[in-house]
Amino acid sequence: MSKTILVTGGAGYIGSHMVRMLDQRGFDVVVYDNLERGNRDAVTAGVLIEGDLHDTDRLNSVFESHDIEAVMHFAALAYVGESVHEPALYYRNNVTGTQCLLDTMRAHQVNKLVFSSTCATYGVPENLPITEATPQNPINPYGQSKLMVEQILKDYSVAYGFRSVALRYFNAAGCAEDGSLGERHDPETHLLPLILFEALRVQSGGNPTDTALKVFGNDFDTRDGTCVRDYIHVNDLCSAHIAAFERMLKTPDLGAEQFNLGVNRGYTVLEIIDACREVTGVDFSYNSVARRAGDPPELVADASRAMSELQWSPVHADVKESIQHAWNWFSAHPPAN
Ligand SMILES: NC(=O)c1ccc[n+]([C@@H]2O[C@H](COP(=O)([O-])OP(=O)(O)OC[C@H]3O[C@@H](n4cnc5c(N)ncnc54)[C@H](O)[C@@H]3O)[C@@H](O)[C@H]2O)c1
Ligand SMILES: O=c1ccn([C@@H]2O[C@H](COP(=O)(O)OP(=O)(O)O[C@H]3O[C@H](CO)[C@@H](O)[C@H](O)[C@H]3O)[C@@H](O)[C@H]2O)c(=O)[nH]1
Repeated sequence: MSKTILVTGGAGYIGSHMVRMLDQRGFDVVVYDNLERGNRDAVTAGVLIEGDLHDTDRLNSVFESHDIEAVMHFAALAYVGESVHEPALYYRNNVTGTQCLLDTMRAHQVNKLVFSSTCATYGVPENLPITEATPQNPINPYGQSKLMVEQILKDYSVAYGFRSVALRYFNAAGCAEDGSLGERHDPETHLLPLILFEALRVQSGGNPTDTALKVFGNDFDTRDGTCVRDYIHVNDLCSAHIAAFERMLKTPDLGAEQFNLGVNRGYTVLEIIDACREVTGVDFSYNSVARRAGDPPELVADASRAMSELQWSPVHADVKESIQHAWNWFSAHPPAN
């Protein structure tokens, strides 16, 4: 049997770690990425095909020339803040683009997909920690676009026997342990890299009072007024994808499933800043500014269903490990100013 996995978005942050793990576990990998937000040199294994999800001719040729067993679909636009200002971009890329992929898969009788969904589909959750039964009411177009795809996957499973696992990640963090593969976004908007950029700036002689680091909102109803998130190591996300793929092989008739992926523990923005100060040994500063549009106050996973059904558990559950690995990467690859 072919073990070729098509990884869309495999030149991006999480996708590139996935490609490496698949290769290490003996899979053949084909990467499909338009490189608009990814990096060619982040693809360290497999074949890279440059193309857009909307380019169905190109997608068709990928399925014609490779014996694809399943697709791991990471390709998406993924900035909460941007999605509030550019919803058209998000619905077109994340929903229409995904439908192009799904219909090309159907045309080639490939019916197994692991989908990168998100806890942003829950909006401001009705209960904490968040289980898969928590109602999904996204408060930004990004989360809405991912929820729409989850619905498409459910409908495709009923109508076409399409098998899928939607993994609702909480906040991805960390890098390859040895710092050899990391996170490169331009512009970078994620909290952890921005904190580490500030630590690097101060470490290299920058004045701590000229801080570029902003904390968005200090008046949320949380233990210190800043947002709470559940940070999960990127390689723990990747190992869950392999578990999801294996589950689809073993139980082809299960339809469309959904699992939360987190470590069941939340940290405030200020707690993450303190943890970064401790790991880096750098005493840097920050400015408190207004809330960012579209940010729910608190998102913490109950990932027990993934733990039992996928027989998966995070091995880097302590956020300081993620920070240390990211620090290894960013220290060796400081941002260009
Ligand atoms: N980073 C997180 O914390 C997080 C949390 C939850 C879910 N997710 C989801 O995980 C996935 C990966 O996130 P990431 O942080 O690695 O993002 P990323 O931006 O680093 O990677 C996305 C990749 O997809 C590619 N891409 C985007 N649109 C494309 C298109 N139309 N055609 C071809 N390629 C396209 C980009 O070039 C990029 O390489 C996304 O679907 C995101 O929504 C991420
Ligand atoms: O300069 C910054 C950047 C972020 N934050 C805060 O830090 C938290 C985390 O923000 P960020 O790192 O931007 O991640 P999210 O907005 O939570 O979004 C990420 O995590 C989501 C799941 O929660 C995914 O779906 C998205 O793709 C991914 O970008 C939020 O409370 C932000 O308000 C700041 O205070 N200052």
